[in-house]
Amino acid sequence: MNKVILVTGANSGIGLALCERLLSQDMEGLQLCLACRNMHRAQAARSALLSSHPTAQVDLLQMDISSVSSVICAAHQVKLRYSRLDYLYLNAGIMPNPQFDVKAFFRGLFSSNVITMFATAEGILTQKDSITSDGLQEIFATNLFGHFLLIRELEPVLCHAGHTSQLIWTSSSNAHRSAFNLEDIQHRRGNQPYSSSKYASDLLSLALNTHYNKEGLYSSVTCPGFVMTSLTYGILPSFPAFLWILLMPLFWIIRIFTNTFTLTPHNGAEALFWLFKQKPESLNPQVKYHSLTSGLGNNYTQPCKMDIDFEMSEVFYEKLLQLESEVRKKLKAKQQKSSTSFSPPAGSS
Ligand SMILES: NC(=O)C1=CN([C@@H]2O[C@H](COP(=O)(O)OP(=O)(O)OC[C@H]3O[C@@H](n4cnc5c(N)ncnc54)[C@H](OP(=O)(O)O)[C@@H]3O)[C@@H](O)[C@H]2O)C=CC1
Ligand SMILES: CC(C)=CCC[C@@H](C)[C@H]1CC[C@H]2C3=C(CC[C@]12C)[C@@]1(C)CCC(=O)[C@@H](C)[C@@H]1CC3
Repeated sequence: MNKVILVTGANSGIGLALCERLLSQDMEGLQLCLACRNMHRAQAARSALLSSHPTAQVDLLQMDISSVSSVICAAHQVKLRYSRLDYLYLNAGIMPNPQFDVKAFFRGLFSSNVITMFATAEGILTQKDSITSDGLQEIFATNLFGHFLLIRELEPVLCHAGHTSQLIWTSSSNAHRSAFNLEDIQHRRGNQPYSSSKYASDLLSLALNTHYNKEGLYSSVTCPGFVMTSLTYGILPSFPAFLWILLMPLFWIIRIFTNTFTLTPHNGAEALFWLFKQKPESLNPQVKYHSLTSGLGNNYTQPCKMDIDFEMSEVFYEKLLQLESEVRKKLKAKQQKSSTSFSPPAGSS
């Protein structure tokens, strides 16, 4: 039987590099499904994968993970196409309107915290969030809630008796407990919505293990390290991509001191790829799997205990279920309203 793997945000960066790595190791037995919001970019990614693996099975799925209706529609497609999903990579993510605190960065450079700053960007990055058409905070909707809804919708193909499936999140070492508030799970009020959304994914992964392991579904979180992708290029908007490339020698030097500077999407995908090869029952639900690259350029995966607890993950899970039922009700009302406004007036033939 082919292994069916769905990857969100598969048309670029870490998601695309992961697909490339998966196909390089086992092209025959895999059926890849690239879930992307932009079909032109998705086609380009598919062509790139097929040019190096001409006989690979690569399907495309249109899905905007930040939109409730798009996720439900895409999940419906998945259930029609596949009887089972073996791996679901929850990788799509955004960090829009980042504000880089240059002063804090230079202060950090000359402090004892410099390595932590390079590994987690703690204290030097904030973001400005916006609201989606569903009325959700965009970063929360994209990085977390859309994926939660997708998992809920795909339950029938993820939970099969006598069979295991894996959920693998692309979280971040920028996930800080201090940025997350159970009373404001969407982070409407703070200025670190990215960090909050990633901490939320760590909590959710733990709760999913609590609720779904008995049904054969396992969840793990990864951190790809600092990778040069369009997400990171956006951090210094006045800094064109080629200048980042010119900084590479400096980054290689920094890597000698912090192996979190994985830098390339291929290296960043290390832990995501490593998890693909593990038995899910052997994984620890309370650790994050970090992609690391040594000063000599060797990749490896290291588990690191997360700053999370069961109680908090359960409260968060309940809040997500509540939000889910609210957005479903809203969507139903919207659909009913649009169907009545399009129905022909009574008496017309
Ligand atoms: N780069 C880094 O240093 C780190 C990245 N990460 C995480 O890795 C993940 C991948 O990011 P990375 O590869 O770096 O960045 P990229 O910007 O290259 O990739 C992000 C992917 O997510 C997709 N995406 C964004 N919004 C949506 C949406 N609404 N619906 C569907 N797809 C969407 C993008 O599609 P499109 O092309 O259409 O925008 C793109 O394919 C993210 O979750 C990020 O938070 C974590 C730690 C470090
Ligand atoms: C210009 C020079 C000399 C250095 C670059 C400094 C920062 C731009 C860079 C240092 C640590 C980086 C980092 C991230 C973004 C870019 C940095 C702040 C992330 C926040 C990217 C997204 C993530 O999820 C984190 C894991 C990264 C942590 C490190």
